[in-house]
Amino acid sequence: MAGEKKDVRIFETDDELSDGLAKYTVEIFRKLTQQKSNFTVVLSGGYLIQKLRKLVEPPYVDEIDWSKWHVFWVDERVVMKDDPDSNYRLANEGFLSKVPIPPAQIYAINDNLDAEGAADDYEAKVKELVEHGVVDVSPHTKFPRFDLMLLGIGHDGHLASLFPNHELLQEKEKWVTFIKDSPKPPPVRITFTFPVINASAYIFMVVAGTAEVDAVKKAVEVILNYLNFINVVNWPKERGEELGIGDIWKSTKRRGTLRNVTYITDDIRREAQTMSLIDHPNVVKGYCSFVVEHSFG
Ligand SMILES: O=C1O[C@H](COP(=O)(O)O)[C@@H](O)[C@H](O)[C@H]1O
Repeated sequence: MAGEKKDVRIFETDDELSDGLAKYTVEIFRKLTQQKSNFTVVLSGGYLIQKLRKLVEPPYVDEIDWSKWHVFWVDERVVMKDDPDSNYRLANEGFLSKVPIPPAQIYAINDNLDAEGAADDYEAKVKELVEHGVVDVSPHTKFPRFDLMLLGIGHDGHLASLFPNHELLQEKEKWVTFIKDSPKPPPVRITFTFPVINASAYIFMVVAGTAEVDAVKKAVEVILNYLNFINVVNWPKERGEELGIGDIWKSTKRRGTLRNVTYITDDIRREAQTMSLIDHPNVVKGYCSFVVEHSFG
């Protein structure tokens, strides 16, 4: 799938974003389960879960065979599963409890372990699932290749629990690691590493919310590195200008391609440090970004 088109989809409203996310999830599910019986999905925490609300409603909920889903977390806070900070709890309340995924196919972290133990335990669990053929492996990198990652992004541009300038960004060997000094509370977490994220078959990066303006800029920088084509739906020029990407609007309107466009400012480029680590030969085979237009203000 390397070299496939990377898309940006921009939605005017939160409902349209949620609808689009549901639609594309169904599309990827259908496509991948034509050849295999398992569908491995990785969730982030945060606002992403709320954006999945349309997927658990008709018509989308009935278009998926949920018995094929195997669910993982891209990162988790080292807290008990019923803690308000738990990403498992968030996903369970907002998404998983509403669909018939077999409980044995929902892989939460072991909340009886400390950070290092929980990271090792989660990596061992994924390795076991690779051995049993539940999770695929990237033939190029030998890292696990999950079918679909559904990810949000933090205000500072962090993905999973991989924070800008943190040493964990350099991790090249481990599948799962831990952090005890997360700049965003709670401080103790486990997280998939970038090589694992990059090995995924598809990643939907959902970007939404007023406080995510900086993160949107960072995402745009990455998208510009990868996109062959940008699909702009009713993108108001003023909003592009607010974000400092007005020329993208003009150029995409005019030519429908980013190939010859020069627009991005150096400061946005510098801000993109975390996201640009996705720049890797094995990267992100499918890339969608969803932006709620009215939230930019
Ligand atoms: O701490 C986390 O933050 C990011 C972004 O979430 P949000 O709270 O800013 O909406 C999330 O993707 C990650 O899974 C989570 O642990």
